[in-house]
Amino acid sequence: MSRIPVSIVSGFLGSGKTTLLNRLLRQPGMSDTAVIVNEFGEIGLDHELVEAGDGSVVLLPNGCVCCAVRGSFVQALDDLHQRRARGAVTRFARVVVETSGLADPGPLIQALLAEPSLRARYLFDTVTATVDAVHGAATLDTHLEAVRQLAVADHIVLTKQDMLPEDTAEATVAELTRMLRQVNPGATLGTASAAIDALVCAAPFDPEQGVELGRWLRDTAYRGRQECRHGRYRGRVRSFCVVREEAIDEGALELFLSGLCKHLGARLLRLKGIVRVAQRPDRPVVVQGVQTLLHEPVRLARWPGPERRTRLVFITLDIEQDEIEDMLGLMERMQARALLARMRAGGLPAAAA
Ligand SMILES: Nc1nc2c(ncn2[C@@H]2O[C@H](COP(=O)(O)OP(=O)(O)OP(=O)(O)O)[C@@H](O)[C@H]2O)c(=O)[nH]1
Repeated sequence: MSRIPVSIVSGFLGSGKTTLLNRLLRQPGMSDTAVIVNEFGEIGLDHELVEAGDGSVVLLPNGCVCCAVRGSFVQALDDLHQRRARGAVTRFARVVVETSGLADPGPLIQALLAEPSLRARYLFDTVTATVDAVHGAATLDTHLEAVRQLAVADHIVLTKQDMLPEDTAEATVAELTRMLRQVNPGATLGTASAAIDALVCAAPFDPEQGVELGRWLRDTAYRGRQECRHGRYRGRVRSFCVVREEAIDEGALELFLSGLCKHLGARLLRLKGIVRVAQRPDRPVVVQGVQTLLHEPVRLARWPGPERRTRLVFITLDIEQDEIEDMLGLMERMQARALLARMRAGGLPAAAA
């Protein structure tokens, strides 16, 4: 059975998530959608605001997903799948999760990438983040949650543009766009209609199959170092792409990825990439991660396009590109030394080193 795509709609408090979700669910192609609403606080309202339409939308009552409790999210998706299998709910073909405005979507993404029960049944698809054109800049200036939401987004929707004063609207949108691009250069940025089209029409992102890898990675948008130049996160949030012509030793890659988790942790806002591995240069490895968790690297059957270089895109907090490059270089040297030592001790044929 093919895996069911799960998309996340995130965005700061009042930025228009529920409005977007309702519009999304009204599209003809979305009638087979299950919805999970992550409510903040004891008494949730959002699930009542999401329109159930013709009844084909499944709502999990009472805020059964809590951003702080990854376990309950896993449980909710597991239960939903079982109910689907029993025929207790409509046979949905996709899931959309609306996070609370104060939630960091990172733990939900981690669960989708790493929990074995979810990985078997669901496919982590896209994150859409709503940003309010009126308050977005001020929110990003002051709230790390908003920065984290933005960093993991594949699509950014600029809401409430109609509420901007006519004479300054264009300049405000241009300034906000610059700011958003400094944090996340790879995400598509547009109106609700564009994001809805992308969600309804596009095939799910499946880096494990190498499907549409360019659309998923968008590494060209990361060329040239970029950093946030506004507010509290000025000079602290950076995005960049590490490119390597030479293949990377598999052992060094493993050391590098575990080093990233261990040393960078929550400062690693987002990592995606494709790696040319020395041991199998014809079969690249896809890596991705959010904060402390990196998805187990997945080896593709072949390169998805003509470009055969390693490309790793990063969005980081308080980490410079040079630190990452140094760490990778160090792991490569360590691995080379270890291989050499084993070779000298007679443990490896010379060709392996
Ligand atoms: N004028 C205008 N109002 C909007 C737009 N998007 C959302 N709103 C309004 O903004 C308010 C908040 O929108 P919601 O969709 O509830 O926002 P939310 O992000 O789900 O809010 P929380 O769940 O409380 O974080 C509602 O009154 C919406 O009608 C927009 O593009 N233009």
